[in-house]
Amino acid sequence: MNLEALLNRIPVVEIFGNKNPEVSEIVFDSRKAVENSLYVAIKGTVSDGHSFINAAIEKGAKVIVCEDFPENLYQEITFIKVKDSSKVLGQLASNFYGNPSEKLNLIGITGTNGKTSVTTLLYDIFKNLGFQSALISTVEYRIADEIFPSTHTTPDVLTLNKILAKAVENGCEYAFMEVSSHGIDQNRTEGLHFKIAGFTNITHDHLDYHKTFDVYLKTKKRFFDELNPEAIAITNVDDKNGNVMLQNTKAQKKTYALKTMADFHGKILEVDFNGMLLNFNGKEFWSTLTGKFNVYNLLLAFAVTIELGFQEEDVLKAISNLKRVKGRFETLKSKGGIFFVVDYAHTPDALENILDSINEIRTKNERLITVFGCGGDRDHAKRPEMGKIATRKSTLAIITSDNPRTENPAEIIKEIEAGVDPQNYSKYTSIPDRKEAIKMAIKFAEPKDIILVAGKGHEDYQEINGVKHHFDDKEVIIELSQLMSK
Ligand SMILES: CC(=O)N[C@H]1[C@@H](OP(=O)(O)OP(=O)(O)OC[C@H]2O[C@@H](n3ccc(=O)[nH]c3=O)[C@H](O)[C@@H]2O)O[C@H](CO)[C@@H](O)[C@@H]1O[C@H](C)C(=O)N[C@@H](C)C(=O)N[C@H](CCC(=O)O)C(=O)O
Ligand SMILES: Nc1ncnc2c1ncn2[C@@H]1O[C@H](COP(=O)(O)OP(=O)(O)OP(=O)(O)O)[C@@H](O)[C@H]1O
Ligand SMILES: N[C@H](CCC[C@H](N)C(=O)O)C(=O)O
Ligand SMILES: [Mg+2]
Repeated sequence: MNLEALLNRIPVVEIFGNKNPEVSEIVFDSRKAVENSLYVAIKGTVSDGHSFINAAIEKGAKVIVCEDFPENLYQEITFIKVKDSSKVLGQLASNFYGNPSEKLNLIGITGTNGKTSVTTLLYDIFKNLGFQSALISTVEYRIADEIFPSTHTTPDVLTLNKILAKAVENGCEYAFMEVSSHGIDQNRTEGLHFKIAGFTNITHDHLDYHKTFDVYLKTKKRFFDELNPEAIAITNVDDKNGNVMLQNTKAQKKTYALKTMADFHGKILEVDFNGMLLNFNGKEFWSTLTGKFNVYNLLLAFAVTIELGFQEEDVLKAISNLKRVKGRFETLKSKGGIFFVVDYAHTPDALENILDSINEIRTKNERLITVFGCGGDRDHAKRPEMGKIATRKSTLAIITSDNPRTENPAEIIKEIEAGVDPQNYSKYTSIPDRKEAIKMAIKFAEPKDIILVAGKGHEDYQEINGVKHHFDDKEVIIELSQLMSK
């Protein structure tokens, strides 16, 4: 593609050199530069891409987009000065891939919890309705029926445009993507044309990155602030910050709720481990998903689908055929009658929600044993909170490891234990080895007891010191309960 076409609608401060060379590829990592590529220098969280300009040129880059010109400008290279190179990358990516986000219906879901669930439910609903779509999520990326491994919840803007372009090429009319706060902060969604943006909820998470809750909140809100007037923004008004999200949006506003008046209203009529009888906008239906938080997820998915022009009856029929999302309130029952719940709850709010959901369902003589840990090299503040919640809301909590990464598992466990209320000291034990912890839970359990194994959900690894060892909660549960004949 030639540079002039690539720079369409992009605010340029100054250009030095040939104004219209051919560009073979766009890169923002000098190590990926190829002959005749365009390298965008971005100031990152660890290093400054401007210090890799020469490295990119050595690998063949012929165009450099940067915020400050380097000291040496070479005649054969085009240097383009812009105000914000990270934002410009998004616009360049859209132009390079032919603006794919404008050629399909792009739906972005943001919030602390529920993004993977809602986007996956939407993908499945549209499959049931007979449409091909794309899915960009923490668990995996899908283009129609093809599945690709996920590297980020919200990948970089070049990858995003590449996926969307392939989706358009393969006949997808819809794309459902998670929009993480890291993604918003790092402009990974810049230049994308969202048709609908949905908000799930906001609670304590990622403060290791954003530092304060206020900054985290404003980052999420920025996603809605930047929507076009033709877009639709759908928020959860049961969340105390649900309305804040839409305060400054130019998009059309819609709401959903269980507790208050809203455009999309949901009610739980019956709930057990097998599913729920629900009422959305006056219409009753059965869902095989369970747990109150999943009612919010289903309601947002319902609202998005209705706003995309489908009929309530058709959508509810598609919803009642949905399977559970991988690692989100998945249930297993052992031969001996122990009930297992595998869930990705890895934040205080998520843990509280899953425990509340189980406690609403279980009877007094069914005990609840919770096995959980907290990830290393991540937010420390959530550790004591999760210790407090797990011990308050379970019969017994077994504190263990969940991706210690470069930290000492015993130190992480100590930080979790620090949050336990003194009156609950007898309600927990700590076993750093996750398999041993699950074994202990099974040993302790009697028929009809419930064991919640939280934090890893779909993950199939335990990350220790940069090495990912295979570990799958569901596999371990099946293996141990058979071995122990329980
Ligand atoms: C903290 C963080 O989010 N970092 C992301 C960020 O990298 P960075 O800013 O640290 O990059 P950097 O190392 O400072 O380098 C700055 C620039 O120099 C370039 N560079 C660097 C070295 C070199 O030799 N040449 C070169 O050109 C880099 O490509 C970059 O453009 O930009 C990179 C490119 O987009 C991301 O891959 C990277 O994600 C890292 C790997 C990561 O772990 N991110 C996680 C925390 C994340 O994004 N998570 C969210 C939310 C998860 C959830 O809760 O669901 C997600 O969306 O996945
Ligand atoms: N709507 C919701 N409200 C509160 N908690 C939820 C909700 N949906 C899911 N959860 C809880 O949060 C966990 C993670 O859900 P999910 O993966 O859908 O969220 P996410 O926003 O994609 O998370 P991540 O940021 O890690 O990608 C679930 O396993 C469940 O325990
Ligand atoms: N996207 C989140 C997932 C956390 C999952 C949990 N199992 C952990 O490793 O802490 C993160 O990378 O912080
Ligand atoms: Mg996710």
